[in-house]
Amino acid sequence: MANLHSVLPMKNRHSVLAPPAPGATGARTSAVRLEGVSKVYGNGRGAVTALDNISLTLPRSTFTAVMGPSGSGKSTFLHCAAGLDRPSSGSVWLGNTEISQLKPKARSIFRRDHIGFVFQAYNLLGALDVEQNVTLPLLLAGRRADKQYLTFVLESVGLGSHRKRKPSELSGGQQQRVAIARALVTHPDALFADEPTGALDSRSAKQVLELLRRTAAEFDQTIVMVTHDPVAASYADRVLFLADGKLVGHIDRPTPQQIAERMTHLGDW
Ligand SMILES: Nc1ncnc2c1ncn2[C@@H]1O[C@H](COP(=O)(O)OP(=O)(O)OP(=O)(O)O)[C@@H](O)[C@H]1O
Repeated sequence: MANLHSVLPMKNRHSVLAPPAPGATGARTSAVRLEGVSKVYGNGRGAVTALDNISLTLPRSTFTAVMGPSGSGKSTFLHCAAGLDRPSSGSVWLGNTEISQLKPKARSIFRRDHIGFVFQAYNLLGALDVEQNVTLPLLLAGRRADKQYLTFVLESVGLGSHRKRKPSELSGGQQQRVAIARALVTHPDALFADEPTGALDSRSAKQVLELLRRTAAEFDQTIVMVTHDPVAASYADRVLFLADGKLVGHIDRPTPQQIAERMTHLGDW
C-alpha cells in the first residue's frame, strides 16, 4: 500500500499526524470509549437489558471483533457505540465528542462526517458506477473528492481498474470492497462493520478481512466488527466477548480455535 500520509487530503493530515496536545489525556489514542453503558428495551416486567454496564476503550488504529452468543447484545453494542442508537444510561465517546449526548439530528450529522459503516448487505446504488458509489458520502456532505486520495483508496481495495463498472458487473467480494472504500473515503474516526463477510464465499471473505486488517494499521483506522465467525474474528487485534449484555472477556491476537473454544463455553452461538 502506498504511503497514506502522502495522499491524505490536507485537511485530514493533522488528525493523523499531529502530536497529542499538551495535557491531553489519551484523547488522541482512544477512538471509541464507553463508560457504564446500559441499554434497556421496553419497561416494567417486559424490560430486556440488552447491554449491562459496559465500559471499554478502543485505541486508535486497532481492529476489534465483537463476539457472543445469539442475543448477547452484539448488535445493540454496535448501534450504541456507533451512535445509531442512544444508551439508556452511561456515555459513548468518539474521540473528544460524547455522541450519546447529541440530539438525533446532530448525531446523524456527526455519523455522516466521522463514522464509516460496512454491513452484510453492500447497499450500493445500482445506477452508479464504482467511483460514484464511493464518492457519494462526500457528495452528501457537500465535500469534493480529492482525486489523488480517491485513486489511492480504490487501488488499496484492489478496484483501481474497475472504477467505471456498475455493482452488477462485480462479484460479491468486489462489491463489499466498494462498500469499504466508500466507508474509508471520508477518513472516518471509526469504521463499524456488522457481519461484513456474512454473504461472501471463504476466498472473498479472506480478501475483505485482510483488507480490514491492513486498513486499521495503514489507514490509521479504528475498526469494530461484529461477527459470528471465529475465522473472521481471528483477523482482529483483539476479540471482545459479550454474554447476557455484559463484557465477559477478551483474547488478543487469537486463533480461530481459541475463539471457538471460548464461544463454546459461553453458550449457543
Ligand atoms: N428493539 C428491541 N426491542 C426489544 N428487545 C430487543 C430489541 N432489540 C434487541 N432486543 C433484545 O436485546 C437482546 C440483545 O439483542 P441483540 O440483537 O443486540 O443481540 P445479538 O448478540 O446481536 O444477537 P444475534 O447474534 O442473534 O444477532 C436480545 O435479548 C434481544 O431480544
